[in-house]
Amino acid sequence: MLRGIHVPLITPFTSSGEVAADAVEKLAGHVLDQGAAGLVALGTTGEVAALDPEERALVIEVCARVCAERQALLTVGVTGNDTRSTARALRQLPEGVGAALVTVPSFLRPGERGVVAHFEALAEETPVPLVIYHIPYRTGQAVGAATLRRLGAHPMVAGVKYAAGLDQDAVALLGDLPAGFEVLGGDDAFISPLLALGAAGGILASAHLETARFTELADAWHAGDVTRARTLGHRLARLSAALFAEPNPTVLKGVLHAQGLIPTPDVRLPLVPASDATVSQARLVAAQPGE
Ligand SMILES: O=C(O)C1=N[C@H](C(=O)O)C[C@H](O)C1
Repeated sequence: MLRGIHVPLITPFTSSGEVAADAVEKLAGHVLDQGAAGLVALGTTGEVAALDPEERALVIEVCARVCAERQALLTVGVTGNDTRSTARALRQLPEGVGAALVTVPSFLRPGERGVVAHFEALAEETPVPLVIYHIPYRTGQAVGAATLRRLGAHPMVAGVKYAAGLDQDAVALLGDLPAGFEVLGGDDAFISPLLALGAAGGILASAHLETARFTELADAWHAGDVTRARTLGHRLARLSAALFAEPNPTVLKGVLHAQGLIPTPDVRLPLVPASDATVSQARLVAAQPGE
């Protein structure tokens, strides 16, 4: 279910500041047609915290339609700091959603026992499979391989989006995965080594650009074509570094706007647009990938 590259869609805005639904539709269709296995709506990259409930519903509706047309998986980001409200949000997910990306509670730092209790409770209530979003540099909560393995044994926990770089826990986890539990890389610059270790794919903001190449990277590692995979991996890591030179998704939006794919590069506060110099540099790297 989770294999391949999933694109966490940005939320484009019109010049009057509304969600540009037609641009969401165009971009969603574009990345799926380039080979993405699925979309993630309402991720960090989609500026979920800055969208009101009606806007979130609109984004899901558009993405669900585009995914249904192409039989692709739609995963929706569900964030929440307490278990009750997160469970409620999961129960309210609309038709067409195939999985939920649920962040480890942030800021609160409930400890690993709390993280286990949180996800075990959600797994009992969720109508769709869960993907744990482990991103300690944003949540402040460590989650080790043993804990992820324990959670992964639950039939409603399909995988983890692993955004903790390439550390000892990633190596330990990928060396001994529970059946039916997959790792998706979520730290763009580390996708190639994670795939080499056995990750099923990735959820990568960078894959808005060069979608087909990111897909080729995953396919190459899965097929054991090490020479091709290594070369592509280094080249795409340079692209990711350029796109993450300022807070995500500001640079990405600048590049997509310059390419005519979205009406404005606008982001909502407290994000501020990326500098012209950073966007120009990312455009340069995107245009001259090298080998
Ligand atoms: O929204 C996401 O999903 C992603 N968010 C990460 C972040 O902004 O930290 C980056 C990753 O590519 C996908």
